[in-house]
Amino acid sequence: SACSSRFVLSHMHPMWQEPLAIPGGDRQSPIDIAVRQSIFDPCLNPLVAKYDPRTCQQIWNNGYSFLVEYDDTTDKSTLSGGPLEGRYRLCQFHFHWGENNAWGSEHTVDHRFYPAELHLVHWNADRYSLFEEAVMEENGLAVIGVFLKVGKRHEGLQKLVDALPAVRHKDSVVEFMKFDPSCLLPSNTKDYWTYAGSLTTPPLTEAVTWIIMKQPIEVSHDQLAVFRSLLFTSAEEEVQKSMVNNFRSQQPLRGRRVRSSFS
Ligand SMILES: COc1ccc(C[C@H]2SC(=O)NC2=O)c(OC)c1
Ligand SMILES: [Zn+2]
Repeated sequence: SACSSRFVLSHMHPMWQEPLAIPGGDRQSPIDIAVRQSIFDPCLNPLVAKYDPRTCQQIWNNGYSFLVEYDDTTDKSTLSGGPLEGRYRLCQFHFHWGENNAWGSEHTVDHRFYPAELHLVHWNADRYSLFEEAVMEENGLAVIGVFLKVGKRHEGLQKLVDALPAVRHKDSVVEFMKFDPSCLLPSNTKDYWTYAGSLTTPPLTEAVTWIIMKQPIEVSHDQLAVFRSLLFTSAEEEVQKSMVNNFRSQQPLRGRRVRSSFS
């Protein structure tokens, strides 16, 4: 789908050396969520995620993470409600993780890392006709962040984990069908934090309404270990690099308020 074909990233991962010029730069992501500084907003609505598993298309290792891509040419898989105006189409989801269980998430809660973080990426199809447009516009994107913690095995995730060896190297793609990403949402989707931020990789555009779920999902140690078996490098490269620590450093809040949907 278009949403990831433009996911053009520098071929190495020097993106961890932050690019110098950042667009605007006063609403960058990720951030630390200081729980006691967040503001309860009773006007925040419940999230409405309606995903059709038949829109699932493929898994792709883009040299930065692995993306599960969805057909976003119709309104079959959408997110609305919460802090959002209108309907946002699901285009892909991906993860960020560490080399061990001590860190790996992009956002932190009271400075505490989780071992990994899921991002479900949606774009505002009411206002834009292409993902590429939405990426450049304020309120163009909505990303749901779900923290992963180590615990019991996640049965829904296992189907995805089993497919990862087929996309071990950068630029590998494998067909992946009928995956319902709702199974990766926590049982409680009523409690979330939301704030105005950005993409966490280049082009770092300040187009994202972030919706971070309070309740993490549990995955097993072994399932996370398979994430770490992926490679940043393509099959041709002589030096193989493990795909780990693919998270951006924390960014200044610059006076932004984080709202909570719960008191
Ligand atoms: C050119 O368009 C892009 C480029 C990069 C990403 C991925 C970033 S943004 C996020 O939340 N996590 C990430 O790794 C993207 O996703 C919407 C869209
Ligand atoms: Zn992400």
